[in-house]
Amino acid sequence: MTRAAAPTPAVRGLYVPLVTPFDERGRVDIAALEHLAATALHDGSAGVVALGTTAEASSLSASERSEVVAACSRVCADLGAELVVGTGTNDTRTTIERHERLHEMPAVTASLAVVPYYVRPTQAGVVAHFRAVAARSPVPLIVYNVPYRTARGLDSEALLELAGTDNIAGVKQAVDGIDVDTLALLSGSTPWDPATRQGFSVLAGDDPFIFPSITMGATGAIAASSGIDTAAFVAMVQHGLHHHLEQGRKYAEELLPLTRALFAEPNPVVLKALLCADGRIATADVRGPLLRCSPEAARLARRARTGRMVPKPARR
Ligand SMILES: O=C(O)C1=N[C@H](C(=O)O)C[C@H](O)C1
Repeated sequence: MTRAAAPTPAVRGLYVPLVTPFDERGRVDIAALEHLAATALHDGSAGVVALGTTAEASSLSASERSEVVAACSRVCADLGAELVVGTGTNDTRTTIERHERLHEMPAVTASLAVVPYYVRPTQAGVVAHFRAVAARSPVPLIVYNVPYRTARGLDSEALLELAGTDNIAGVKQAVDGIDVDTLALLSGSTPWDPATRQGFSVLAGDDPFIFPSITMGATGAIAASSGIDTAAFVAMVQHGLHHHLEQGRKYAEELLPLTRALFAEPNPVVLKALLCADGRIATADVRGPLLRCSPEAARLARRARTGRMVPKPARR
């Protein structure tokens, strides 16, 4: 498969990474997944992410992964929305194979490809990895830079090199804050230009830093917390993109306790507990080595959520 000739799309707005719901027998609950995807899109997100870390992708079998992507493809095709699929793993050959298979799923608009973990390659090795994948992928890549999960990160120089690579649309920047590399990246990355249909999008990948990242030039976010109260996260992102600082800041401040509570235990265990309490998924079950959410973390998350003062935005 040679790379697509299609122009790189703008990656802009809020993308909701979906959990993978399990039923009482531990099987993937496809109906619940479709419902989660549809709700996230009706609530104003630009798209959804299947098979992210939030989806426990590393604990799904190959056939479960395909079922999940197929279900999300159906919903996104129906609603004309973007679908980003987590495809990354820690070896280049398998990552290329996974990307090539996306060809069978026309609703997929981009991949989310993590920096190879465990192997500890050099920065040059990581750049070469993404270039090799981008050259063979039928869809543009969003690089997932998350050093606290992968033990290897990309500095701004390496990311700007990737920004100039064909078929790389952006980066999900999750460096546990806004560091100087992120600021250098934001100031050096090419803004989206509708005339040339080119650009490189920096997406906030750390939930507490969505709004400050957008005010510094990020074009959106991929944030697990937005699986709860999606419309409020959409409002925050849209206010940021339209430079409505005061309104956006209100959402940012009021969503922060919820976001923090959702990450009190490894994602997505608290998120699943809230979704289950809302009746949106049948069980809060997660697969090992994750453990179900503790009652205390679930209680604190419910409390953080009800403390919100900003009115809920109307659903579109
Ligand atoms: O699945 C994702 O995409 C995300 N995963 C991160 C994580 O689990 O570390 C968090 C982020 O909000 C989105």
